[in-house]
Formats: sequence, structure tokens, C-alpha cells
Amino acid sequence: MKIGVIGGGAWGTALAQVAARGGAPVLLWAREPDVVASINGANQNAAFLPGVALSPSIRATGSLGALSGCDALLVVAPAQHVRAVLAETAVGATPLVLCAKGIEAGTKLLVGEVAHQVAPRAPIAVLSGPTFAHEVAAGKPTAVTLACEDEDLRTRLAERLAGPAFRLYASGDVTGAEIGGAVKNVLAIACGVVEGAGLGLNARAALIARGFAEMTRFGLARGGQAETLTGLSGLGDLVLTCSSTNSRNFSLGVGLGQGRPAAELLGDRRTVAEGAFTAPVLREAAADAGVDMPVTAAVCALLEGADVRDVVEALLSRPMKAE
Ligand SMILES: NC(=O)C1=CN([C@@H]2O[C@H](COP(=O)(O)OP(=O)(O)OC[C@H]3O[C@@H](n4cnc5c(N)ncnc54)[C@H](OP(=O)(O)O)[C@@H]3O)[C@@H](O)[C@H]2O)C=CC1
Ligand SMILES: O=C(CO)COP(=O)(O)O
Repeated sequence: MKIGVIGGGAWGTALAQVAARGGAPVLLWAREPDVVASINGANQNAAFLPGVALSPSIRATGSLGALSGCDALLVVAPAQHVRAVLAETAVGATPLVLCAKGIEAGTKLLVGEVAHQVAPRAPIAVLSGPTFAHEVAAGKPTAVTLACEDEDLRTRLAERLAGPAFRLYASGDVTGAEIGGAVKNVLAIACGVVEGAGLGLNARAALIARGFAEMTRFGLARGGQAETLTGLSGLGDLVLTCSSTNSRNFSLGVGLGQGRPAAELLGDRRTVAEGAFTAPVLREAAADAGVDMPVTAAVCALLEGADVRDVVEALLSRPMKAE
């Protein structure tokens, strides 16, 4: 199975490295000419995954058309750009493994739903879980959810992608796997705010637990399964991203908690903090589904410029609830 990767950021590059294990050929599409040149010329992605020696069997291209010979495509462009890149790719019936985490602004669609609109004949799988790209690229032990309704395709993808340090857990719940990854990015911003504002570890633990309740309510309302939300792609990824400044979303939250404006924090970065784009559309999708998501609403308020103390006070003064 020849693997193509759409996206030359940190995660696309780390996944290419996984797929190139044992010298298997992998073709990676990157938008930036400097990334293509760096991978083809020096076997590294100096811009997004510096310091990692990439397998020489990874070749990069700036042409989405070049992916037409691949047997499966890993989709790793930021969620808001998936529609545009897939529209330019001759996907046909090639299986798509969605690895981006987010909800599309405007349509409120999960990335898999976007992919299905653009490439209706392509079978869909989702790969998601607690996976900092630099750790995966360094071969550190990692476990993820691989969700696909087609059991035969799931098995073939798992055989192609799994390795001793990259363990895949099978699921048939594509929606649940996607919702965990999208929602945890928003909650990670909130946990970063707690850190940046110096609110303490008790507050962070409370936020993780109440955030998980929020993720579960939304996930169940959208048709996800409870066991997926408590698995690697839900709770597992929430725990990882809510506890480390290696997370871009958590780091963005730290800056917000210190009182820095969102526009300045977002303008400073070349890498993507998906939660900033997911939060407002998640708030709308939750309202549509009649689901209460107070932590998400608080993150939206902070991104829109509200004062940290006011937002925290509003969260703490909510009426008492049953757990
Ligand atoms: N990094 C990680 O550890 C993990 C990331 N993910 C998910 O993977 C996805 C990609 O993240 P990641 O690889 O980290 O991204 P990075 O932040 O490392 O890089 C972003 C990439 O997206 C590209 N990009 C920006 N705008 C567009 C566009 N209009 N069309 C196509 N590509 C564009 C950037 O190119 P340019 O420089 O030209 O703007 C760059 O290559 C996200 O959904 C993220 O949540 C999932 C698991 C782990
Ligand atoms: O999704 C991730 C880890 O699973 C990466 O998190 P950040 O995008 O917050 O860095």
C-alpha cells in the first residue's frame, strides 16, 4: 500500500516517518517550497520538525496531482484547509485517513464529513489520539485510535501503519474519534489559561474533568460512542494536551491567561493552534444540539478579548449542578 501524505507540518511529517518504516516509499505534499526542498535535499523538515533525520524513502512534492498513484492518503492539513486541498486532489475512491483535528467554520462539519462532501466515493478512516509529533518522530511509544467503519480496510491500514512503538487500537466509531480530537484542543486552551493566570493545579484538574463532561455531552449528541470518548482519541488526548506546554493550544491558553491579546498570540505563530478556530464553531454546534458547553463558551470569550478575571468569575459563579 503506497501512502501519500497531504500536509507538510509537524504531524504530516511525523506520520510520513511512521509510514516510511523499513524503507517503504511515502510521498508527502507540502504547500511551502522550502519544506519540499528541505525534505528532498536534506531529509529533514527544518521549518516544522527540526532536528529529526527523515527516512530517505520519504519524497516531497508541491503538486497535489502527484499523489494520484497512492493507495491511501493521510490527510494532515489544518482542519480549515482540508476542503480546499481535497478539492484539488484527484481522490476518486482512494481511502482517506483523516488526521487533522477540528470542525469546519461555517458548515459546522467534522473533517470526515467535509471529506465525504468533496470526495464522496472515498472510504473514510480517522487516526487520532495523544500524539505529540516530535515524540512520534523520535520513535517514542505511542498509542492511537484508528476508526473506520469498513473492518477490512481498517485491518489493511493498521497492518501498514502500526509498528512496535506505534500501537493502533481499532474502532468503528469515526464520529466519536473525530469529536474527541476537535474538542480537546479547545479544552487545552482553557487549561493553559488556568496555568497562565496562576489558578493552580486543583483548578486544572477540575477543568479537565468538567471539560471531559462537556466533550462527552457533545460527542453523544452528535452520535459518537461513550467508549470512544473515554479512549485514546478522547480522554487520552485531553490529558496529554491539557498538561504540557508542548501543546500549541495549551501554550496559546497560557498567553491568554497572562492577559496577552489573542490576535497578538495568533499573529506570532507559523504553527497551527486548532482550538482557536474550533472554539467559535463548536459553540455554535453545541447551541444547535442543545448542549451546554460552559468551558468552550469561556474560551470563546477570551479569544474575543474578554478579561480573564471576569471569565473565571463567571464560570465559578454558575449555579450548583449535579455531577
Ligand atoms: N503537531 C502535532 O503534534 C499534531 C497535530 N495534529 C493535527 O494535525 C493537523 C496539522 O497540524 P501540524 O502538522 O501540527 O501543523 P503545523 O502547525 O506543524 O503546520 C501547519 C501546516 O499547515 C500548512 N497550511 C497553512 N495554511 C494552509 C492552507 N491554506 N492549505 C494547506 N496547508 C496549509 C502550513 O503551511 P504554511 O507554512 O505554508 O502556512 C504548514 O505546513 C492539525 O489539525 C493538528 O491539530 C494531530 C496530532 C498531533
Ligand atoms: O493533537 C496534539 C497531540 O495529540 C497536538 O496538540 P497541539 O496541537 O495542541 O500541539
